[in-house]
Amino acid sequence: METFGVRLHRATAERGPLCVGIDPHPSLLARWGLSDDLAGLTRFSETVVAALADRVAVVKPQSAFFERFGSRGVAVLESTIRQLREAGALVLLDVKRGDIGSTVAAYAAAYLDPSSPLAADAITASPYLGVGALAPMFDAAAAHGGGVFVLALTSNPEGPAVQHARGADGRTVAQTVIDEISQLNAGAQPLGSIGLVVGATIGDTGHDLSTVNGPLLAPGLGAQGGTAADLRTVFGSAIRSVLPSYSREVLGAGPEIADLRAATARVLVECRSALDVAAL
Ligand SMILES: O=c1ccn([C@@H]2O[C@H](COP(=O)(O)O)[C@@H](O)[C@H]2O)c(=O)[nH]1
Repeated sequence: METFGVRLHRATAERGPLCVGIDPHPSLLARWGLSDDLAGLTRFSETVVAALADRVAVVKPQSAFFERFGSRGVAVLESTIRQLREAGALVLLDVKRGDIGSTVAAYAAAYLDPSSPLAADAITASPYLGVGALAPMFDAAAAHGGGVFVLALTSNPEGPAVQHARGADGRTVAQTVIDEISQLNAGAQPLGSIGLVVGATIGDTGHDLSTVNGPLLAPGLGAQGGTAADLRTVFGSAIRSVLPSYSREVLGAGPEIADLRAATARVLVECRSALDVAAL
């Protein structure tokens, strides 16, 4: 079975290094002339799928915006994930789950076991009950060719108060996460299947990302103020592992399919330039 790292490497080589989020904010539904209800959610999601699923490497539905409509919203999420995967996009489900290990095993079954209706290619995970507590997710990812992106240095201004705090050995919480994930990916070719989330907004924090050997999801671009040019400052020598991620910057161009595609093409050009993919 191919690993997620292999599948991601091929997808970004073929379609470009880009992740686009599906975040059906109430304000975006209104801007698209859609109602803030299940019908609007369904139309919004189907439009993004039609516009982008056959051309973007990774699509990242934000689970919260589907969950707010209850079980019927989750059914739309299931359908959206299925449609995206059928069209060839890798689906990174942004759920940021984390708990004690026995409960993490249930999350892993829900999101990474192919027999689940919510099965995605990869998920986001929170390490604040300890990276080790996420082991059932890492095991499920290995068993099924899936991926896990663990929060390390998030894009929001509240993140550093927790993530820059130092433990008894002098390392920051974030560096501890980085180091533990680096061990999990050691030796993987062309890159491992356990990624990190590192915001494009954080500037140069002095953290060493060079050892991760896994994908580095970079949200915070566009609506949160991060620019493609900031990626070099944030990621330094790890720039080649970066997967830039945009939601509102692209979605705000809708609802016309041509406009969504044009916005996606524009940010992809900026990202290619920043990542210097042509030189690889
Ligand atoms: O550190 C993080 C981790 C996750 N996110 C998520 O990414 C998108 C960003 O949306 P934009 O519209 O591009 O700002 C959203 O789903 C967040 O929950 C993040 O922003 N930062």
